[in-house]
Amino acid sequence: MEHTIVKVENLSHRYASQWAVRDINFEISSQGVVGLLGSNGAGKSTTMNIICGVLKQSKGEVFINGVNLKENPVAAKRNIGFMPQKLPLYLDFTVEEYLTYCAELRMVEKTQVKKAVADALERCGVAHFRERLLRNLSGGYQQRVGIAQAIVHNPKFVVLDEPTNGLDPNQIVEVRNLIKQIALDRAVLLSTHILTEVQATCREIKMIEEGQMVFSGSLEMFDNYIEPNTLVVTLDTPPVSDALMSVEGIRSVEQIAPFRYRLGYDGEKKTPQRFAAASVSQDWGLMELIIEKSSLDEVFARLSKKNNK
Ligand SMILES: Nc1ncnc2c1ncn2[C@@H]1O[C@H](COP(=O)(O)OP(=O)(O)OP(=O)(O)O)[C@@H](O)[C@H]1O
Repeated sequence: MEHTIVKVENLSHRYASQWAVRDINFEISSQGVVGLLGSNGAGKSTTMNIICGVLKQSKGEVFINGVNLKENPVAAKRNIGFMPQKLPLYLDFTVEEYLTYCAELRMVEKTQVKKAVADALERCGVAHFRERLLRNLSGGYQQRVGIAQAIVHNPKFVVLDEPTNGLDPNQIVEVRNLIKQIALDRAVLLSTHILTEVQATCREIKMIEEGQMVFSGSLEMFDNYIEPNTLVVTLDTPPVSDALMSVEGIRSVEQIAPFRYRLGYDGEKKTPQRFAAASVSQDWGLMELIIEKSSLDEVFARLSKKNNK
């Protein structure tokens, strides 16, 4: 059963005199990928560094699996895995030596290290490269090892900072699949600038702007954040525009192709249904009716205060 694995309460952080994060509250549940979005300088890294225990917050509390990170950092960190943007790889180590070193750093019990390393190698699809030097792996495989070091101690919560940065399209698909797979039995917080990545991997989104949380909800809610209130219809035997306007709730008509129209409407749920009924009763030959959605980029721009200035 799902439960809360990360709880952030009234989190604020100040560098010298400037507040980078102001009064952020959120929870993350125990499974699935949560996307952390925000423009440059929004406060994502600051937030991630605090919830990974790398940076101590000025105010507020972070609980990992119920353990207060500030008060019990060692116990809380047993359940945190972190893959920073710049991978902390020692290039002269073999994959297996490196993961063994990471397991020891993460205080995996001595008798369990071998098994923990074998599991991480297997899960991240790098077992066949266990004896290869890290410097001789491709970018995609180095990224897999980066993910393996984040899960080697089997934490309940993993933070990945821009994990597909610099990869080629095939490697991107593979790493995204791996992320989805490791999120089947743990929570993953994924920071990215790439909105298609969010669409491909995340079920929930948190967006930070100017240090404050401006959105927290499902991918679907994010998708529907701006209702463009337009329909696109294809009519085989269209009437004159005035007739289309006569349907209650239709506010504008724009012809975009010979049989295709974009109709502005009042946003009422019933209006598209009313339009479909009118098309049938008046024999306009309705072939297609699409309620248009905003793109993720438009939603991002709307939520980003900077872009609205
Ligand atoms: N060590 C620091 N000292 C002073 N100010 C900092 C420091 N680190 C970050 N800041 C400032 O805090 C704010 C938030 O920065 P942060 O790095 O958390 O944003 P970000 O969303 O991760 O941005 P990016 O996507 O560019 O990495 C910015 O205004 C940044 O300039």
